[in-house]
Amino acid sequence: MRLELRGLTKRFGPLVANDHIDLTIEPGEIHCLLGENGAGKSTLMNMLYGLVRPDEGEIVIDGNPRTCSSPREAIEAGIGMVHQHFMLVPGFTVAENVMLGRETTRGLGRLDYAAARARVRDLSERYGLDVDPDAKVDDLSVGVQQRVEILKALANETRVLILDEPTAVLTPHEIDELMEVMRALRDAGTSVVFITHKLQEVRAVADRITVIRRGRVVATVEPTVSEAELAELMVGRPVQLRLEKTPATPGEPVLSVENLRVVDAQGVVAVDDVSFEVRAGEVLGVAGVQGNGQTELVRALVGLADVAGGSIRLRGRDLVGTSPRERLDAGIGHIPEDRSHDGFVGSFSVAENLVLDLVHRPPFARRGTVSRAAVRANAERRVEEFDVRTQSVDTPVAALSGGNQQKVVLARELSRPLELLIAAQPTRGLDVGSIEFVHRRILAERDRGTAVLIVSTALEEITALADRIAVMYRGRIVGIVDPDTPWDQLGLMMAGVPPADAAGSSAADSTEVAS
Ligand SMILES: Nc1ncnc2c1ncn2[C@@H]1O[C@H](COP(=O)(O)OP(=O)(O)OP(=O)(O)O)[C@@H](O)[C@H]1O
Repeated sequence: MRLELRGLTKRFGPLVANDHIDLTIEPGEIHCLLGENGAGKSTLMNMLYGLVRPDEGEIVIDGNPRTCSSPREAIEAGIGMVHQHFMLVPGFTVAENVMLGRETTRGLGRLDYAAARARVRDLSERYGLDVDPDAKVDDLSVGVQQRVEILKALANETRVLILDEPTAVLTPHEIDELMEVMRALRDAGTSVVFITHKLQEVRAVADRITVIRRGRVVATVEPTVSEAELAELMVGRPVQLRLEKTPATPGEPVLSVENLRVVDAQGVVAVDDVSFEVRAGEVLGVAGVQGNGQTELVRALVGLADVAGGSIRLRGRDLVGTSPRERLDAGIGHIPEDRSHDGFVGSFSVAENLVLDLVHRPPFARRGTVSRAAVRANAERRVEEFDVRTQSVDTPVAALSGGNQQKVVLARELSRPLELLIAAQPTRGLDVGSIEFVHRRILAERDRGTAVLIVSTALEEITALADRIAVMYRGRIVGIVDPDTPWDQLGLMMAGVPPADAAGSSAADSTEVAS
């Protein structure tokens, strides 16, 4: 199927989110869409998928104009989309989810369970998806759940599959597997539109790359262009992709965690006897595959989860039993993993979200009265400083692009004096220019003497920022190592191998390679 977008334009009030976009997706190609936060990628894909109506322009499928006014129509036209948030029904099997996902009568419409199983097996084998039709989706890892979403689309006879930042939630190994699936789809004639912020992925898998900046196509290029060139095309200025980091000068311990135990809502021990310290002026990075207790660790540290045992001390003061508000008052900043749940209130304006819990204290309130002027002045300053792309400081945060929502949270948390900064996946969904900026800010915070705890599943982020790296596996800390530890050793530790053994076996591996 050949898909042409001609002059597609979308305005939100005075903002032109897509400005006469021309783009052709050829049959059987992997076409990467690249652009900084708020460039207009999601808006463009939402128009293609029938979620947003274009103001101007047309969509042409195999020579015939066809603009879809609902996802159902898009699916009927052969267009499928996998969103960042999965839409699977928990408690159901893969085959049941695929049956439920049928959205046209052309696909699995009237088929029974046995036929759905057979179809899942067939598609799964054909594209190397390796999914068991009878598995319950709750038992599957994030990477496999994503493949179920792809299966749902394929069962609807998708000819153009849109993947919106699919790798943001995957481990390095799962990313490699997803790339193989994309190649298998392409080789079978399906086109893939792949949205990502990770330039090395783009170069590894794309047949062609289209870069969008501020709502316009700036270039369509081959994957032979360098990462630096792609970054510059995206943001319109050179970007320093690898930060130079000066050594830390750690001071007194700020955070001391001893024998911490956290039991999750299902009664499973999520954090198991964890002890570590973070000193003033250093960054401790917590690495690990998603789901090994990092989320619960952070929630316990900031007071959002109960502690089943052990202690959490901030400069000697025990925090166990104190509220999130008391911890905020004690100088703990928190950049949460799930920003839309814990980080901002979507219906509140940018200005309100830039103060939230801080609004009742100086400089925003005096003697119990909130100064709207102070809230506004703060917002104008932060939006400028963090380059938040928003129509105004009064815009609800829900109307911002994903990356710009994240910048609002970062701007709030990094703009007050902190003893301890706890940042979980701080740059997830951010473009290269913004990552460079946020990493600089975090290191500046460290150099100001703040103790920093970074939790990230992205090893490049951990090694860029951390002065020491703690690796978590199944709720425990496997070891705490130097940031120059080779990645293969860190990878082994992330699979539960203690540092001494990991060092031994990776040394043995490299000797083998050398000989
Ligand atoms: N419903 C809406 N109302 C108002 N403005 C919107 C709406 N949806 C998107 N926008 C604006 O349109 C612009 C493009 O947003 P879009 O989500 O398409 O960007 P993106 O390239 O996908 O960004 P990101 O990489 O951060 O996800 C942004 O400035 C955003 O604030």
